[in-house]
Amino acid sequence: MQFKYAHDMTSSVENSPKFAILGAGALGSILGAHLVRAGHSVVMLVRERRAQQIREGGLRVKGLVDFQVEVPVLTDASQLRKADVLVVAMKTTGTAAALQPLRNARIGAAFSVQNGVFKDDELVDAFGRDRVLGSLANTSGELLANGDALFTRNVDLQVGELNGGLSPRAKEITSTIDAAGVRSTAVPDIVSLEWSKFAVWASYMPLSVATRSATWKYLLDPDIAIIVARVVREIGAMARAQSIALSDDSMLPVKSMCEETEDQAVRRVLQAGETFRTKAPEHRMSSLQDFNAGRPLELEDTIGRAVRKAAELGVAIPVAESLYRLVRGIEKIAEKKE
Ligand SMILES: NC(=O)C1=CN([C@@H]2O[C@H](COP(=O)(O)OP(=O)(O)OC[C@H]3O[C@@H](n4cnc5c(N)ncnc54)[C@H](OP(=O)(O)O)[C@@H]3O)[C@@H](O)[C@H]2O)C=CC1
Ligand SMILES: CC(C)(CO)C(=O)C(=O)O
Repeated sequence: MQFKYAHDMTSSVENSPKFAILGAGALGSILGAHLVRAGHSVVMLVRERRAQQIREGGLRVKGLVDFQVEVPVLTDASQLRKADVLVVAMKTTGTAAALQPLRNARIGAAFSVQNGVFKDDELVDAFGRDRVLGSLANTSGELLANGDALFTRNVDLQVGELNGGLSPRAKEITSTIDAAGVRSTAVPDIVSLEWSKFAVWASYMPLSVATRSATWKYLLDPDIAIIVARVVREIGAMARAQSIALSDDSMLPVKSMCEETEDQAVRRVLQAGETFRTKAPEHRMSSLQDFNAGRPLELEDTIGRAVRKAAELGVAIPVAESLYRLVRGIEKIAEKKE
């Protein structure tokens, strides 16, 4: 379906949307489409290939929902004059460079749904700490080759203040997103939740690539479950070294796993594996989707940075570091084959 008019923007109204979304991959498309459907002004900041797809077919979301909307795109981000909210939803690779042309735009508030804990620093560097919120997406999707965004899990997109506490702006942003159909909540402890999710990501991500399997399969394997438990506890130690509290309200009960014995922590991983097997048997980490599609992995900006940070903090993370090196090697070998 070809929409009636071209979407590249010149008018000042269209350059000043309520939501500007950087990256129209799985999560960016899911969010953008829902917000447009709910009547909000949205602009997708994209590169040319995706711009072409969106100009021709709009944003199409399938899976948990099935609808299509038209949305303006901007391929030159420096044309954005202002936006109430900037959502960063591109992969972590190249984010600092992608934020560069947005530095002069008037951004009310910015947050990133990217994985990892170092993404907030990049936003703070670009826009100043006051305008940055923390966030994490316990939301899953996959951008298919035909441009459709497959929406597979709608659990919670959390947003909160980096300094803690529940602010009116976090409540307003999340209630807008939630009312549009993507479950979202304002949380008072986003930094704790980001580190807790990162403790999980630092194990699930490399293991998804090493095993190339659906998430439940490696979580339910008793040997691999021990690796997951050890990584979670190592990243937990990093958080503790920075006086960051951990939370059980994550994809694994990270706080408890760091406090109890290793055997108990392993049992938690096996339980999570069982839940994935029954509730989401097809679930594959976004990292595995990337690897299978030959896209770069978000390894350096997430686990690579953690390895360097751990050295700075004097915290030993040998299992996480070994997985990081394994996946770095796997990625290099895969690149050489092509
Ligand atoms: N997918 C998921 O289920 C989840 C993902 N996340 C995290 O969310 C983030 C986004 O992931 P996901 O939605 O899967 O990503 P996708 O791989 O589906 O899409 C990323 C998009 O970003 C675009 N992009 C890359 N660089 C730029 C740039 N400079 N300017 C504009 N667009 C750019 C890519 O465009 P192009 O087509 O031009 O390459 C691509 O369309 C990641 O950090 C991921 O770890 C978190 C939770 C769940
Ligand atoms: C939350 C989860 C596990 C969703 O798939 C994710 O972060 C990812 O796949 O990268």
